[in-house]
Amino acid sequence: MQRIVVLSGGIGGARFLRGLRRAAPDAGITVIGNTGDDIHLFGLKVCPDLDTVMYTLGGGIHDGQGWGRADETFTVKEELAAYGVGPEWFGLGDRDFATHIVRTQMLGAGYPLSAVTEALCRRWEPGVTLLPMTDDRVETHVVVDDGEGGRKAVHFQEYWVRLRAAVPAHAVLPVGADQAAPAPGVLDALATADVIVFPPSNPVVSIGTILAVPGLREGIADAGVPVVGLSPIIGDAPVRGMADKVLAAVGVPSTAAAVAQHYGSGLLDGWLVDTADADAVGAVEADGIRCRAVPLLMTDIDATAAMAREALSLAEEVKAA
Ligand SMILES: O=c1nc2n(C[C@H](O)[C@H](O)[C@H](O)CO)c3cc(O)ccc3cc-2c(=O)[nH]1
Repeated sequence: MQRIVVLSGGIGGARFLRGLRRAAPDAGITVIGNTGDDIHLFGLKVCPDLDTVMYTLGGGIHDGQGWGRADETFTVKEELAAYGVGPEWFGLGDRDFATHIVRTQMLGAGYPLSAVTEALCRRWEPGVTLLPMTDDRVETHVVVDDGEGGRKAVHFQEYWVRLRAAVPAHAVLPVGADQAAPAPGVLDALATADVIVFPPSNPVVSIGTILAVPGLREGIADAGVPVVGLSPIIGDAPVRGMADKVLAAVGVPSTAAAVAQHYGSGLLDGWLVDTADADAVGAVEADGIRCRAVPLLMTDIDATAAMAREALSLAEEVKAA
């Protein structure tokens, strides 16, 4: 059985995984999920990226939105607002609340996040092994102007959802990452992988945060297997989301080639760019990363499965080289 490990953020990673599962139905897929977006609200622990993967692969996602539950209602949120209890800018629905209640209850009982995630996945049967990158608390903060001539750090969700990434991000800080340990199963999955895939997730706040957990980069390098990625940037703009805003914060231009160079040939063996960026292939290959231009728009599951097949065949090429 082919063992595929995918480092995933939320929407982009989850949608890619749906295609990968279709493209490689017999493979064992392990997902290392970003937990830097996690936030504590109303006494509950919310894990947006883990939940987005779980709901997307488990058939419970709000498809149009890409996050949260289908057929959602917002009674609890409205009741909280009636008490003047916020934040109102973060849309937690009633069905979604149940997930956070179960999670928080289990964490309170002493289970680590990895065990809680496994328990939640027993309901959703995502068809992959979903592991948080770490059981430790890591919280991505973004440094923005404070409006009084200074700067302040805000939680990633405040930057992303409340501020809509519309203000300049001066720095992105994965707070706590330097003290975090990989969750159980993460290093084993990397060590026994046949291929490691970076889906078109955010290179800074999703994959970058996962790579900030000590031991992860080494685990990937030591695996000695092809590491292939798919560009989240098409034609100099993010496919969706606001990846360009946080790329600017780390000084990386918003181009498919620059993202590959940001990961670097020490980490990445192969890179897929969209056909619109075919002229980037030469620059990426000049940096020692095998590169192909293929359609990268995840318009539907067939198109996404085709992308996943291209990634796996690029990995084969890397291995044969
Ligand atoms: O744009 C939004 N994204 C929301 N997201 C998505 C999330 O903010 C980000 O897209 C990810 O963290 C980035 O991967 C949610 C995800 C959840 O799992 C639960 C609740 C939310 C709520 C919002 C929201 O109100 N607005």
